Amino acid sequence: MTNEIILEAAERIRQAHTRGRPCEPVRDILPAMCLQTAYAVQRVNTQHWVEQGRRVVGCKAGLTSTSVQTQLGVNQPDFGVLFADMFVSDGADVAIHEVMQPKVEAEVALVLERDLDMSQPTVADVIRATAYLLPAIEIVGSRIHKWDINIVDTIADNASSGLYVLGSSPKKLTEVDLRLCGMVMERRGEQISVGAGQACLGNPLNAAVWLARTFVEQGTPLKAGDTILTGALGPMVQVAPGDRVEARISGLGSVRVGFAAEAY
Ligand SMILES: C[C@H](O)CC(=O)C(=O)O
Repeated sequence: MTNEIILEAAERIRQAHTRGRPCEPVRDILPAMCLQTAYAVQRVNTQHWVEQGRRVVGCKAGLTSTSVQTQLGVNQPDFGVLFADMFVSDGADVAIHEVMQPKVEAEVALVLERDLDMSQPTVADVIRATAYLLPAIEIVGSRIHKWDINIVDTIADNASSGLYVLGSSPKKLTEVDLRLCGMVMERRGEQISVGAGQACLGNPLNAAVWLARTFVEQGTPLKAGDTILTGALGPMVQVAPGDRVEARISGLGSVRVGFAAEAY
């Protein structure tokens, strides 16, 4: 029975994605507040997309800051996977319809040069494995109608992932204090989100350690070359056609993206 429900929830989300039309929440058919089942739904769809030829290139943490947790009425972090086709170049325009109900958030991205396959990776392991850092804008979206989500819905929906933009000027961990770095995000030149590294579980490195441990525990350790999005440093903000968004993170530089009405 549970397996059938998992498959049904996975199919509902997949169809919403494929048809470009949001669906009803899946929490109605899944066991209440059962994160394990929600991740099982996520895994079914990850496997489906991999079989369809999509390539997993890393992972994202979500809900790591209290500002986003408050916006969505949840109280714990979650994670999803990143596919190569979700990557957007710095400064590019994306068609607004590529992500359902899009919102932007500014984050720190880590790119690994070593596998994190030891048991219980520590912050020392994460630091040693990190090749460089980049500023990032994550364009989150929900395949659930009107973002009517709880933690089960967003986990099942691959942590409400959409696309992600990476800055193009890598920095070393030794050059930046990730706890103290400030973040400002602007839309059409107007400030829309402000935050700091500390807002992300005390330090984006803590989010990376949590992800590294979680992926080891589930038997799919993070690998050299993987990109890790560590989670928003400030509130997420809705975007509309014509918007241009720039996020600046002190020590890391800037990253930009535009939203066009038409498909590119
Ligand atoms: C709903 C999203 O998972 C939020 C997110 O990506 C973040 O908080 O970061």
